[in-house]
Amino acid sequence: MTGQSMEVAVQPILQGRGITAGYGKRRVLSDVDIHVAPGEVVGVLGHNGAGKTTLLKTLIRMVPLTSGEIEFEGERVERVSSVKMVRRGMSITPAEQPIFRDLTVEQNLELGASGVSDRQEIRRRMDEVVEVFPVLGERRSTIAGRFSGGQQRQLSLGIALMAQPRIMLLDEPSIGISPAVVGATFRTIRELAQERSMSVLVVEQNVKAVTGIADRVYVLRNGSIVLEESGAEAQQREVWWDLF
Ligand SMILES: Nc1ncnc2c1ncn2[C@@H]1O[C@H](COP(=O)(O)OP(=O)(O)OP(=O)(O)O)[C@@H](O)[C@H]1O
Repeated sequence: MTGQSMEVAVQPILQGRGITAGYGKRRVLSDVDIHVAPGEVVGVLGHNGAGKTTLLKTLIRMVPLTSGEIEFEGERVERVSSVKMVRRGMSITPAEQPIFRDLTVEQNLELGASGVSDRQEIRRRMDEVVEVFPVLGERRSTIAGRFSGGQQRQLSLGIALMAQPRIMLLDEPSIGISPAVVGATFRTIRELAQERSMSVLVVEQNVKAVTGIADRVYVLRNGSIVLEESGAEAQQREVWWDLF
């Protein structure tokens, strides 16, 4: 890593040390150190194929580790299943729309809280989500497949929020949505993190969108972290291509 590793001021909610991982014999991540503090928004930037999605999937235990350690809320989780990681408070929103296209908006949101049996609690969470994304309330009976790309993206974030995660892992939330909606979506992500002390780890190629909201960013190149800096420093950086 070329940049100085920034000091970990508070106990991170999520920390990976020396993460080396991949698919079978194909190594994708090499010795990755990464941490996210409670309430922090952290961006991971990098080109196609840099290993961003693999990093998120490794952190939520969908991709096996070859070596390294992962701690979630102070506990080692290398051997914990992804289902249990979700129950413990981690959510992942993949780049491909993780919605049920044949179900209504409301039914999709309910599935986000599938571990909750109390109907009143589900209703309360839905009211909160609808406050954040009004279109989901206005069109709650719409079949999700009829939503536009940007609306589907809002729905996928809404589904993730229904589980009330303590950390959201977001895979390229800007993909397929118009620049104006990208801005609004990223501002919403920032507000949610602040209001709920929720952490966010967002991987993106859209440098501007991420540096606009992130407390800290990493750059991932060929499966290795090559830079870590504050969001403020990243915003000042004019040239990125030489880092990628
Ligand atoms: N299931 C898989 N099996 C084998 N190799 C894979 C698999 N998924 C991804 N890879 C490889 O791992 C590397 C990193 O892929 P990954 O999807 O993590 O990159 P990325 O940075 O998220 O890219 P993008 O921005 O294009 O989504 C690529 O070379 C890819 O071909």
